[in-house]
Amino acid sequence: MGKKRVDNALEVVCRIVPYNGSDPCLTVEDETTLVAIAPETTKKQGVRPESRTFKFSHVFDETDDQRKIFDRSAMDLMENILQGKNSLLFTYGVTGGGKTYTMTGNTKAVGILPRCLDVLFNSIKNNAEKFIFQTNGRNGYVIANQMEATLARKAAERGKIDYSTEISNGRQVDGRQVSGFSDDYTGAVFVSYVEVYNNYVYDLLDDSIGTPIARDTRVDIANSVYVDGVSEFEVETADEALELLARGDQRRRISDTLLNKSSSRSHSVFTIRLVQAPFESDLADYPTTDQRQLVVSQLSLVDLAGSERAKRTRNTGAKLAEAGQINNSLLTLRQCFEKLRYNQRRRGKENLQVVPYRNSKLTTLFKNFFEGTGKVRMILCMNPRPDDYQENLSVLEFGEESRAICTRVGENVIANLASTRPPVPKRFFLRWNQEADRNDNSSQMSIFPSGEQMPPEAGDNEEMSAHFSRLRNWAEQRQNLQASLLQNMKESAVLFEPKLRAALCLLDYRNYELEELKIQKLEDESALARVQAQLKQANRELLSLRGRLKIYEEEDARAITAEEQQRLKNKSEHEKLKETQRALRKINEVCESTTRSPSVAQLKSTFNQMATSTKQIASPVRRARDETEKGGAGFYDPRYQRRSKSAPRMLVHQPLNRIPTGNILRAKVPPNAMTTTAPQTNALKKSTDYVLTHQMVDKVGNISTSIVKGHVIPTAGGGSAVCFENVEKLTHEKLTNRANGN
Ligand SMILES: Nc1ncnc2c1ncn2[C@@H]1O[C@H](COP(=O)(O)OP(=O)(O)OP(=O)(O)O)[C@@H](O)[C@H]1O
Repeated sequence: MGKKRVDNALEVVCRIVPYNGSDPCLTVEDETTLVAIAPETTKKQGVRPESRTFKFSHVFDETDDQRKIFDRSAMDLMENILQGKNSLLFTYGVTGGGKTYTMTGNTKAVGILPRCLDVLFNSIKNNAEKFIFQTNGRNGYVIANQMEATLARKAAERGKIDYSTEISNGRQVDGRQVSGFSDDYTGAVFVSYVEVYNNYVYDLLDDSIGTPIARDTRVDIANSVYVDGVSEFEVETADEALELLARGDQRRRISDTLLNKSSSRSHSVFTIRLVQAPFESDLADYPTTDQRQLVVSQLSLVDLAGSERAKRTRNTGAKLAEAGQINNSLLTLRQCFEKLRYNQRRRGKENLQVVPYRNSKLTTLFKNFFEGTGKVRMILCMNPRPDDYQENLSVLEFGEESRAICTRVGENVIANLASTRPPVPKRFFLRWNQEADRNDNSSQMSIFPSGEQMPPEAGDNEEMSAHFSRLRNWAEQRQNLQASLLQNMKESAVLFEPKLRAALCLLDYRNYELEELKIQKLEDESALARVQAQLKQANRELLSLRGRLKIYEEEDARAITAEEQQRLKNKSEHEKLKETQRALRKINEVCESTTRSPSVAQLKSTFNQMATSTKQIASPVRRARDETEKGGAGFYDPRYQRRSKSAPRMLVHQPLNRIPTGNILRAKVPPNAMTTTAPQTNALKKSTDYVLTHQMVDKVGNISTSIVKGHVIPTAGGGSAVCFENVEKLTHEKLTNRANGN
């Protein structure tokens, strides 16, 4: 295990609780910016600026879910703990800002703490059996030998308590894992849970006594602060740890306040410790008993009580004192941060200030983190309620100032033993060894043939008997030699077997890796071939799309040109039509303005005048004005002139061949009036007034002209109706008729 130091800024992220009310005092501008907007009530006092911008490492908005919060705020801390580094993560904010929700959550939306446990257990590869690592009661751990561990396990089996709660039933489980756990290490997880209430530390997992008693804080041999006698439980699964959390929560001080139904009245600290040690040897599945090789890393998850003002909670008595203590400890935290920042600015100079960690138990517990034994992360939990504006501001200011703090982090770094050990994963080795043992037992065979024939006895013949006796001696000597050789070989085998096994295992592992690589290569090749085929197909489609696009573009260009030409043509035809209409109107006027029929000379002069005026007048508006000035049009009344298209319009409905009535009976028609011989629904919809000219000629030639006036009103069915208001009538009688009649 090595130790190195790095500079590390305290990271602050911010989360906002969903809010459905009006006038929210906080809005997320972007991923790093939050804007606090003074609510209407504050603005009236005119004491604060209307809005303030705060920058953080990340700002989550109301739609960001628990998983995203965990990924951004805690996932990297899980890698840290596996690599032997410490971390502290705490939630800070106003009461009801979602601190407990963010930290713990519920079964449907699990918070940071259960996710940390899930990911941790998913990532530990070699889980040590229980009681191999044991607490020493002084904030440290020891590695027990096999016998002690077995005895402790047996004792625990007998007094096993069932802590099962509903927490593990149906909860969302995070199935992800992170890298960082070394193959050569085995590890165990311990958890503890304490609360800081009224500036005392209580052990939430100590159920040996009825009412929790306050625990002291002490400093261990490595100058780390710890809670004396705190209960630490070794857990083998995330659910086991969560059951302990639920058990502790039952003891935690939570009460109903005006601002939150279940408001945390204490600061809670849930600590997860990972204790690791390397395996004793390549062949062992037990950790070394060399205590110096132990690596302990921890993640402390702190759910702070909410900062609140007594005026708003309307607390009294014990609750008021409780709130006072909460605020005091939070104030001390702020003071510590201020001093740390001051000292940081004066780094290397004299007159550094004392950081008042000891003024509260909360800061005493965190001292080590701020002085360099871990990464510190703060999640600001905000509530955009307008009433929380002042408290939110104070929390945000604190959060922003805290970002400037740099902690010098000392890390327990797990040594990378890969270079000195055969890189065979422990699991592979153990499996291989079991297999080898089985084969070894089944293939026990003797190297030398047994029951060798000894030479026979010689009988009477002396010479023969001497010869056989020599032969027997030789045979005996040979047997002795074989026995001693066998013994030597067995001894050598015992001596060399581990090395041989390690070498063979490594060889097999290399072969296994090679096979894996071959399979991987085949899969990669087929994936590559698939991707290449897809690429070819995509290229073909791209080419064909490009071709089609070109055709569409050309068609489009043609259509635009044709449209433009049509527009110009329409325009010129429209102009011509207008000219014709003007000419007709003039003729009409000329006809009506004279009692006698116009002479050809008169008509000629009128048309000449008309042609000259058409050339001079460019715009219709100007033409209308000039006509008015000259009094040419006669029926034009400037009081009703409207340039706006949305101005009221009159629909003038006249017969196709209207008999001139001269100046006697004529409707007052504004210039934007529409004239029609057969009114259409659309024309009626665009009009507010309606004038109908109706003419009849009787048998004797009397002409009666009626001008019927009315308002156009929209109908419920979406159409229009005319509401007639008055009728003006004119009758032209032939004098001869009257004379005859009379
Ligand atoms: N992001 C969120 N989405 C949905 N509900 C939320 C969210 N955050 C908080 N809540 C809900 O808001 C309420 C208050 O949240 P919570 O108890 O976590 O606040 P707190 O900051 O811990 O308050 P206190 O300081 O009083 O303990 C709870 O009912 C919680 O379920």
